[in-house]
Amino acid sequence: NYVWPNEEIDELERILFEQDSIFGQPGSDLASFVSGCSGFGDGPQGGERNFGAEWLRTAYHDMATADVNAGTGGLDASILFETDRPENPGKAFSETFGFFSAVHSPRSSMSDLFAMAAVIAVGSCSNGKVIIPYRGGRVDAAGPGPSGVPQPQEDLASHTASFARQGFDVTEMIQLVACGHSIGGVHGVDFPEIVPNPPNTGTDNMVTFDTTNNDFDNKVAKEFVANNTQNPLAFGQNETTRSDFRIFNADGGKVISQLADSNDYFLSTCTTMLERMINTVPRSVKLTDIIKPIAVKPRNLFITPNADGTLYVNGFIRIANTTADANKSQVFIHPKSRSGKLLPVATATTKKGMSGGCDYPNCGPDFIFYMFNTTISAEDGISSFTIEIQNDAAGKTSQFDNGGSGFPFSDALQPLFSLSNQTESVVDNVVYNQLNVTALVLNAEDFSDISLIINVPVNLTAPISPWTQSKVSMKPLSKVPGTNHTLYTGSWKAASAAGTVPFDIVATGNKSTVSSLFNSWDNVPQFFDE
Ligand code: HEM
Repeated sequence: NYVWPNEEIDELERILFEQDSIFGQPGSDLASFVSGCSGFGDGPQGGERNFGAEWLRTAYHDMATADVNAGTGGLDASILFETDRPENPGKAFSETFGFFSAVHSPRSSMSDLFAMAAVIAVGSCSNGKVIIPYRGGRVDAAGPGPSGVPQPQEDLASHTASFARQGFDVTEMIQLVACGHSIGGVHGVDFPEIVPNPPNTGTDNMVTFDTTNNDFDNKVAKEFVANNTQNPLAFGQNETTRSDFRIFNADGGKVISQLADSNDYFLSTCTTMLERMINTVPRSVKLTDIIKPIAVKPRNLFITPNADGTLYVNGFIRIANTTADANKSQVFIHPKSRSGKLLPVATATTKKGMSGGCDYPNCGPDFIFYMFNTTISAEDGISSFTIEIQNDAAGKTSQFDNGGSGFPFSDALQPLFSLSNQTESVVDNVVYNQLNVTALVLNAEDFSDISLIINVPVNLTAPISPWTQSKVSMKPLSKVPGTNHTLYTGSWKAASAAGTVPFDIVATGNKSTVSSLFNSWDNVPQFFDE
C-alpha cells in the first residue's frame, strides 16, 4: 500500500536499492566500496582495511552505549561526537561517515545511514545470504552521549552487564560478538598491545578474526571451537585482552559450538541479532515499516513552458525488472488535466537504461528507466498520471494508479531547471555555493509568498547537526505569454559547508499552499570556475 511520494522512505529506498544508477547521483556507488567484501591493501605486512567491517563496527559502536531500560541511546550517530574516546580508536567511524555524508539529508538521517551501512556490508560480505530487513526513521543525536562501548581488556562481568544494558542476554551477547567478528580484524595501529606493529615501518599489521576476512560466515566460530583460531581477541599474546575467548566461553561453549556446527544457523542467527542491533533506538523514535524496493516509481519529472502557450512535460519512470520486461514491455503514461480530464496518452517505451539494484544477490530487483514526454496545453495543465504496462514481466497488461488517485504531478509550481543554475565562488578563501532557481507558478496572484527553501545544518562545524530551513523569497520575473503562469526567481548563497541538500519551493496563500519538495541539485546545471 505504498503511495508515491513518501517523504519518510523514498530517499532511503533509493539509496539502498538503486546502486549503479544511470543518474549517477550521490550514493549510487556506495555498495561498490564493499563489493566482494574485499579489503584494501595497506602495506607489505598484509594489513588491510575492509570497509564492510568498518561499516559494521561503526553501527555497533554507535549502538553499544544504548540503555534499553532508560530508553536512551542506540543507533543515533552520536558516535561522531565520541571518536576521541579511548573506547573508539581507529579510522572506521570517520571513514564510514565519509562514505555516507554525501547522502545525509533531512530525509536520510546519519543514524539511518549507519544502519544501512551495516545492512549493505553484511549483505555484500555474505554474498546475499544475510539480508537484514531495513527500516528508517532514526533520529540523529545533536551531541555526544554517555560512554560505555565494551573494550577488550574488560572482564566478563562487565561485558555481560554492558550487553544487558544494550538489551542482549548472555546467549545473545555470544551470538552478536561472533556475528560482528566474522569479518575484519584487529589493527596494529589501533591496538598495538594486541597486535604489535613492526616498529618504524609505518604499516598497519592487521590480524583477521578468522581465515575468511572477506566472507561473512561461521568460520570465526568454527576455528574457535576447533582450537585453531588466529583471532587475536581469543588467543592473542596478551591474555588480558582475550575478550572473545571469555565471551565465547561465557556459557561453557554451548552457543559458539552451535554457531560452529551450522553455517545456515549462524547466518539466520546473525540476521536476527543484527536486525535487533540496528533497530535499537531511543524510545522516542518510531521506526518505519520495513522498506522494500518499490515496483513503479516516477523520477525526475519536469515541466517547461513553450513559446506557444503549451507545456512540455517529460520525465522518467523507474520500473523493477520483476514488473516490466526490459525487452518486451511497452509503457504508457495517462496524464490528467488540472480539472481531472484524461489527456492524450504518452508512450514511455524508450529506455534510458538500467540500474543494477543492490550490487549483491537477494537484495532487490534491477530497475529499468523509461522516458516519456508529451506536450499539453497550458490551459488544461496537468494534475496527475497513471501508468500502464503492456506485456509486463508476466506477459499481461497492468495498470498502476498509485493507490487510486494517480501519481501526483502538477504544473501549479515547478522549478525550471533549464533556467536555473548553480555556481561556486571563492571570497576571502571561503568557498560559496550559489543556487539560482527559476520556478513556474500558476495563478501567482493567489499566493502571498513564494519561497526557495534550503535545508542547512544549524551548526556548520559539527560533523552532523539538526537541520534548519534557510528561506529566500522569490520575486516575479515575467508572465509566460498565453498562460496563467508566471516565472519567479530566487538566489541562495552560503558557505559550501552548508551543503547541497535537496531544496524545496513553497507557495503559500489564503486559498492554498502548493509545494515542490526535495529537488536535487544534480538536476541544476553547474557553472563552476576552474
Ligand atoms: C565485548 C564486545 C566487543 C569487543 C571487546 C570488541 C573489540 C574489538 C576490537 C578490539 C576490534 C579491533 C578494532 C580495530 O583494530 O580497528 C574489533 C573489531 C571489530 N569489531 Fe568488535 N568488539 C566487540 C563486539 C563487537 C560486536 C557486537 C560487533 C558487531 C556486531 C563487532 C564488530 C567488529 C568488526 C566488524 C570489527 C572489524 C573492524 C575492522 O576490520 O576494521 N564487535 N572489535
